[in-house]
Amino acid sequence: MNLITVAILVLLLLSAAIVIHLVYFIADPHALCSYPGPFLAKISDIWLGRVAAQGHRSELVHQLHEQHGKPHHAMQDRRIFVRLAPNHLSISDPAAIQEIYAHGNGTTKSDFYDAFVSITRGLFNTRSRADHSRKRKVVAHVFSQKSVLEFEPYTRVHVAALFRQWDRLCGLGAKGFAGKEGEGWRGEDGRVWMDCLPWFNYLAFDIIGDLAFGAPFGMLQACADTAPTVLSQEAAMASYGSSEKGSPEVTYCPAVRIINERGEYSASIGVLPTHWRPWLARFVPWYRQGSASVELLAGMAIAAISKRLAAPTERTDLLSKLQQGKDKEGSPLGAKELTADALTQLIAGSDTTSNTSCAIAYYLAVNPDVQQKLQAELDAALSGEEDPIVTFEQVKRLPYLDAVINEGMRVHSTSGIGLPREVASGGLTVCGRFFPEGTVLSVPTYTVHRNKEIWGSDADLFRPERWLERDKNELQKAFNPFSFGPRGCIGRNLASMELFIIIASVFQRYHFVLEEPSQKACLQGLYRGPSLRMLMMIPQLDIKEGFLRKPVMCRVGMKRRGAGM
Ligand code: HEM
Repeated sequence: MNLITVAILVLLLLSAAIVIHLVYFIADPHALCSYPGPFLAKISDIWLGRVAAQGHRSELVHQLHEQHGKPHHAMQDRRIFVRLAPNHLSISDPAAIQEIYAHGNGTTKSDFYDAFVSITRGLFNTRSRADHSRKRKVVAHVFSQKSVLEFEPYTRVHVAALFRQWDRLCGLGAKGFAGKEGEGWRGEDGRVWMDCLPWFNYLAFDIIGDLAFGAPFGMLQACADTAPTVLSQEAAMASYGSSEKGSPEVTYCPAVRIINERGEYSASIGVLPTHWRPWLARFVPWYRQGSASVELLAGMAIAAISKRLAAPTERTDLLSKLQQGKDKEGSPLGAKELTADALTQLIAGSDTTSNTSCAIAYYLAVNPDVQQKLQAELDAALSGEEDPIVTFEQVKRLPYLDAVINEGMRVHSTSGIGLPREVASGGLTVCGRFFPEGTVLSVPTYTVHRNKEIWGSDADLFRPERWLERDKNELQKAFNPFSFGPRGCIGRNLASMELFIIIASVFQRYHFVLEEPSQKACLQGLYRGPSLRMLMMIPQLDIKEGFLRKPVMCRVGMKRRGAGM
């Protein structure tokens, strides 16, 4: 084939793609043409694919909802609708949470979730309703309040390991020492100055590694992002439970980085048409790297399960409870399903918790009055206690701690994007509008968490007091950190227990200030006009969003309370 033939072929393919998009736009099979949104989003999935890959999807979608709320728009309720793709509508009215995500409305997860499958479908990415209810039944008992209390010692043991490391740094910092190159900490002015994000990562990964994989990764001990994965997945899975075939060959990989890359990859490739995905994963370097991370991550689960099956134990953890779970027919999960679900729990329960803890620590560092008030509550509740690691029982009813955690989850919105659901046969009415089968609808949590009618005119600010002033039941209707309904977070009891123990223990022992009080978000031209000026006045945590909103870093000055350093 000569160059001219190739050029003609490329031109023909491009023209065909444009014609197909235009025909779809004009035919408008889901009757979405009257809804506002960027023109490119109305004709192609590429717009959302690009936005998702840039790492600020929730902020941009929020900005679009704000723009369409301007008074010059004729339709009063226009701002609650924004078209994100030819077949995807974002609806920011809190009432839509119930209408789209609750039991009984028939919606299913959209094909976005196919991009998250590795090994085999786990609870999170099982789209069929029947398969999902079966799995949810097998897994539900793992996360009951009773089970979660059995997991408390694992949380506390790793918080103690974190404190050993931080106390060590405080001791060295007091003498003016600094970390080696790459460690990123130094002692100065009575504080240790460091990025606290990696530490919250090490903590959350060690806790969930211990619970879901049967042993911690040892990140806190090594002060490093490292976890075992297998070199060959097929060989490792073939040797499951067989002592004759020996242990699979293991290597080490940076688990936190890999989970981040996998989240960015899946959340951006997942909004593109399914038939494009294998090609992108093969030929475009950024997607290829993401796809390699998916494989390494699967290898981590296989390495852990293979070890557990080779040497069964009596310990009570997520993995042993998963192994005991049975469906209606009394069947347990098969080995492949067990591996996929242990991996689901590692992914779902690691950076969710670490990013949320880090964001709360940031907001406490940037709001010294709030930190002081929280510490006064903790000191009063825990006076006379010897153990620096609190128990859940000691802190679970502290109102200001509860308000701080809720407010941190609201403002940060770790899960901020609208989680896409597909309308089932028969269609669905949401906010008074009918949507036919196959339409994809989502409610953007980040935007709902900033609704001024619900949260007040200062909704952009971190102010825990609002939880004590306003009717908590009303606020809960627009509070969606764990999503809602049959696909809502199954691990929320565990997540809450971890957050209460981590935030209470850390802030009773240490005091945080922000290293650079003017640390601002890297807004990257997303905001224009007055809202930009307003947002620039508020310190912002720099975020990169994949499936989750992840802090990029959080540099703080930390010291032991009441003890110098
Ligand atoms: C602060 C921490 C956490 C947050 C903010 C959070 C948030 C969420 C959200 C928003 C969903 C719905 C996702 C979707 O529909 O696409 C979800 C689902 C899920 N979460 Fe969490 N989560 C947290 C911690 C945990 C923990 C600790 C675990 C368990 C170890 C866990 C396990 C799961 C699982 C298995 C699902 C899928 C449930 C299903 O589809 O039936 N999460 N989580």
